[in-house]
Amino acid sequence: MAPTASSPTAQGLLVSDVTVRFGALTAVDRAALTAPAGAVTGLIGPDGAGKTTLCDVISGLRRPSEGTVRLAGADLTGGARERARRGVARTFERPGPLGAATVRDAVRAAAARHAAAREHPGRTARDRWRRRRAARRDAAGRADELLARVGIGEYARRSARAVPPDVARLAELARALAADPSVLLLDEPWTGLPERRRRSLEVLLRDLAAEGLAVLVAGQDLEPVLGVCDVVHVLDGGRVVASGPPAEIRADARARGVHRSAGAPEARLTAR
Ligand SMILES: Nc1ncnc2c1ncn2[C@@H]1O[C@H](COP(=O)(O)OP(=O)(O)OP(=O)(O)O)[C@@H](O)[C@H]1O
Repeated sequence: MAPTASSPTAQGLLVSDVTVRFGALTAVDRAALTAPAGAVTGLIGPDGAGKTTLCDVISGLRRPSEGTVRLAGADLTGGARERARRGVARTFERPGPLGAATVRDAVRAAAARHAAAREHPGRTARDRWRRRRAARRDAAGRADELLARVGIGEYARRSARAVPPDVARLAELARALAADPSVLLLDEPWTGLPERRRRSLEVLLRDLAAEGLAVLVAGQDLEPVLGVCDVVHVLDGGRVVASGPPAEIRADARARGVHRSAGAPEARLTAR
């Protein structure tokens, strides 16, 4: 059945026939998938399957050789900044430096940027100064709220350069959420997280979907992705070779083959 204008699929992300070539190598090969609003969608595949390249295309960091990306029925064009403005946020497989003195400052700066992009400028200089001051205060409160939400509130005052990698990863997620996105792309978000934080992240992703976000999670390991997603797409050699709910993907021979070729033990394909 075709999605109606207000259906979760129509409101979410639609990737159609995206191809990315690096010289002779086809890294992504006519990949097509949806990530509906209100759902957690998985993108799994072994090393080099094309997951990050596809995330780069969706977030505007890379132009595809062919294909389109649509959000809520409209073509997403332009670079990363334009797409961020349209509601696409992402985290990276290897988080970059937080680029601020403290963890709170890093998230606050992202929240302030978002508020400034949304705000209408004041008419007088005093008006503008007042608005900037209020925006700074709001952004600080928002930063604390988000740091608590991703589970690292106690690191707010710590130096952004001295936090452990798992905290830096979650701070990057808080920064992405500061933009109030409608689509959240997460590339290998579980890497380096201790068990307790992994479980909290799963709950958070489910909560974000329940609030209406389209969440797309890319990862090599089947289990965390299958455990949290409503629908999973399996990428191999740049192609989507299987799509379906976790139970189907566990049973799907192609997905099992991809998993085996990634060198992971088949025993991890256990019932949910
Ligand atoms: N800038 C680039 N130039 C040339 N080849 C690239 C470039 N980026 C990625 N590739 C190649 O494209 C293919 C897909 O890479 P990609 O990083 O998207 O895979 P992945 O599924 O994210 O893998 P991993 O899980 O290891 O990150 C790989 O063969 C990779 O070597």
